[in-house]
Amino acid sequence: MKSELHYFMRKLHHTTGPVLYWNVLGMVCIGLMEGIGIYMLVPMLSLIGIFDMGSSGIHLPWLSNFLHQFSQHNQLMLVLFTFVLIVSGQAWMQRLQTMRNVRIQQQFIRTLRMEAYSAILMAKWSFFLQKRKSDFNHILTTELARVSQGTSILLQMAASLVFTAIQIGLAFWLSARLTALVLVCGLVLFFLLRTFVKRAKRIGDQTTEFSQAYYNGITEHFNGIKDIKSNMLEHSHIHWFDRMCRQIERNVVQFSQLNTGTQLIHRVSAAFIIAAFIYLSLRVMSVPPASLLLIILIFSRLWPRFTAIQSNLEYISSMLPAFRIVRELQVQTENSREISEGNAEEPQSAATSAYAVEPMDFKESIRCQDIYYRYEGNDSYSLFNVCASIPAKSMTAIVGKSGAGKSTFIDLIMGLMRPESGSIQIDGKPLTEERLLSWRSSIGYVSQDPFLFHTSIRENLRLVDPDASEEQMWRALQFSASALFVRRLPQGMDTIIGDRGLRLSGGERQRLVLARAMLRNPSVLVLDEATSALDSENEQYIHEALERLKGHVTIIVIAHRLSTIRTADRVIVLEEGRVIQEGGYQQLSADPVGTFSRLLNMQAGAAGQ
Ligand SMILES: Nc1ncnc2c1ncn2[C@@H]1O[C@H](COP(=O)(O)OP(=O)(O)OP(=O)(O)O)[C@@H](O)[C@H]1O
Repeated sequence: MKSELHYFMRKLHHTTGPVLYWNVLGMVCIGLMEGIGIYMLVPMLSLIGIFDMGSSGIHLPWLSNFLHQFSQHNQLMLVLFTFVLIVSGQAWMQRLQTMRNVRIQQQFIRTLRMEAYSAILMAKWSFFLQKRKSDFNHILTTELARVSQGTSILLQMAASLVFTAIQIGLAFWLSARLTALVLVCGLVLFFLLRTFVKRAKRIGDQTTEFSQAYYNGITEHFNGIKDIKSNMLEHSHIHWFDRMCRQIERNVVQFSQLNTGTQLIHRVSAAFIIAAFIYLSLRVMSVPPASLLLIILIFSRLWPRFTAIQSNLEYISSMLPAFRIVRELQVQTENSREISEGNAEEPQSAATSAYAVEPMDFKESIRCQDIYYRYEGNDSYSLFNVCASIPAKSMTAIVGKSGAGKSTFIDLIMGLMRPESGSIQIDGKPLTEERLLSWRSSIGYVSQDPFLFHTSIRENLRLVDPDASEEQMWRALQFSASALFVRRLPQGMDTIIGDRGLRLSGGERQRLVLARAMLRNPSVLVLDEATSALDSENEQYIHEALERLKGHVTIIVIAHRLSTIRTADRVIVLEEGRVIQEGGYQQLSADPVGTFSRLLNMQAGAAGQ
């Protein structure tokens, strides 16, 4: 745990540089001025004869001589003016200090956010397969905010420690014996209350656990809202939500109880200690009233500092789990980086350089040799001794029953995952890490459930090419057979689509994503055909679009409906992770005992029913 705190403090130092030291220096100055301003008022008043502090007063002959040049009235004015000047200066510096703290904190949180977000995006695909997306939301929002708050409290505590050290020093100067006594009392109380700091950490663990469950829960519920509504599951979810909110509420109240509890103990102890001091001073040791005043002064300045340090320790302790979870994510993403080059401290720089990569010039073929692939945690192979070849500028269809390994095969070809053994060769050269991004930037991918952002069609298209002209965009829309329906939309290409915008049909979404993919001018187009039956008109549109591309672009289609691949140059049939047939459409369909003919017959039968 402490190592995480140490890590984030080092990171803070790395992020802010020398400003951090200026900050500490500022704290020292403020602490000094605060000490001088308040502590010196009574002794200064005694110096000009307003009080008689006896042996406890200030003994600075040069200051006395200087002040005594003036009349009694002017002496008072001078002392008070100096006091106002020092306190105002201190208040002004305090403000500068607070502003510097805010800047440091914000700069730090921005760095952490950028690093976490880009490290997540730069992680390889297999990393995402093992993670829940809502965990990322949770870490990037709640946990990072807690880390930022924790660091800010750490800085405050550093300030508090500096103030306290200065005040202890000043108090020692005024009276070493009394200060030592106050310090001993503070240390004893701190020792007695140390279990509260540990309890704060346990409450913090629960805070992380509950907020994670809350995020995961609500994300899942809203993703599955249609199932919830249609199966009338609202009440059970409302019940879950209520239970979750109560747990979160109890957790916050528990921490508050703990924190206010230790503060209460501190305050009550302060009352007891000061009462005991006064009693002992007056009745047992007969201390003069001026010294008594000094005791109260020292105590009233030092004790609240001890209370604040105890409170800060509890807060930091409760935030340690957030430090841990953010650090864990950093380590995981560092270990799962897709490309190992680049500066480890700045994943965003790697992201920028990756973006600038040139697409690969693909001319001949993609060859897969003896590929084995197994998902993490699975004992059985999803792809087993796969050998296949995909010629350039042709149309290849991947077919097979559900779970046969089609998507796994495509993900390996796109370089999203690496085979456990075997190799993928592009134009005769292995697909190595160095060629990976260049290869992927030459691919256009249209998924089964195409994703469009909640923004205008124009913005969605420009995502892949920010400089695309109107003409280029309309050409891509025309090509994907979307131009007609886009023209009919209320605001044409400016119509907002996606989550809260206009809902498009599955087929329209897929055609728009096809247009977006084509704007990149890909050498390879990968289309994961939607499993849900699109209307035959849409199927025809997509089919025509692909026909137009044939001979210019390498097309790989995961085909669920075999009627769409009649014109495919090559068909690869997968079954239980193995390639069991490979050849031209006509050739495979002519083989009466082959799996492909069986699949064809099954679909023809289903269509006829
Ligand atoms: N993320 C994963 N983790 C573990 N196993 C997986 C994962 N994804 C797929 N599998 C397994 O790998 C095998 C092949 O799955 P894959 O998704 O490639 O099949 P598919 O032919 O594309 O199926 P479908 O047509 O239904 O999409 C299946 O047995 C599946 O259970």
